[in-house]
Amino acid sequence: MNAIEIKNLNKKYDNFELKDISLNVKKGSIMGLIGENGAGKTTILKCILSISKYDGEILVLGEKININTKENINAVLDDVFLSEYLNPYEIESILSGIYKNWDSNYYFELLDKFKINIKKDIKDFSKGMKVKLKIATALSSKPKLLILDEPTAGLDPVVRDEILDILLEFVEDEENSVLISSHITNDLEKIADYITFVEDGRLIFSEDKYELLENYAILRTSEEDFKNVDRSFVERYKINKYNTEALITNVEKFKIKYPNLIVDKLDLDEMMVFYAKGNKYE
Ligand SMILES: Nc1ncnc2c1ncn2[C@@H]1O[C@H](COP(=O)(O)OP(=O)(O)OP(=O)(O)O)[C@@H](O)[C@H]1O
Repeated sequence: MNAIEIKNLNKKYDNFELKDISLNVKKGSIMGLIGENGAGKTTILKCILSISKYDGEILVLGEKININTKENINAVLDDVFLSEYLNPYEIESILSGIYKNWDSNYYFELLDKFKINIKKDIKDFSKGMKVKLKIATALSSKPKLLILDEPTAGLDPVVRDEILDILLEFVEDEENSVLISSHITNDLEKIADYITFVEDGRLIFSEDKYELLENYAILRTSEEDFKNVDRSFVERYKINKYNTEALITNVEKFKIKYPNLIVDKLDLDEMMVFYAKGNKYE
């Protein structure tokens, strides 16, 4: 079963368009959403949450988002808390009245784990503490689907690691799912099962992370050798002064066809740069 199913999602702003995005997030998995600034990640998340209007079909936990499904979804977006003048203790008394499945014990357990002072006003929190509090409140509502928009941005590696561990724990029972957008591809390489890459409102790929990292590689060779490479292997290429670099797909087949050309593994960051800066055969 899929936690999220998106079919032909289209959304138009004055200067930006999401174009025909289709993808699924499998139940029990973590999907990482990557793309350059302004690629449309937040817009996709807002459509899923029905905060933004859209054309197309989005099913969340098997149905169109409604008052009942909302109980099972929570999101950590880049917005402000209820009030900066409340402390976590006061927040708990408000949220416990709002969420049907609210788990107070779990909330205080998480705050303890995150070393958050429950009597301190949020206005005096550091950025990392605010994110941790938001994640703690989201998890304590006991959602089945958690959507996070760049939760680890601007946080130090130790705090980031704590948050990643909590997310892994959240999906451990294979009932819960996470969709997380991030620029820190390193974080996603650690925890995501699948990666979706968007560029300028278009879906480039939505694939199993391990297959993805196995299936793509960088070819560095001379312009002369590159000219003889079958274009169907080449996703993007860059002709530099001294060599040519190409992002190659179907790596295993490529290696068989061109045993004398050397390809290197690449990470998600390098892949994103290639898509953003490389040339494409039309
Ligand atoms: N309410 C809006 N009205 C008009 N344009 C908008 C609105 N919200 C977003 N946009 C535009 O849509 C485009 C995509 O924005 P979005 O926030 O989805 O990108 P993103 O991939 O999340 O970027 P970032 O990584 O910088 O957060 C941008 O060009 C942005 O200016």
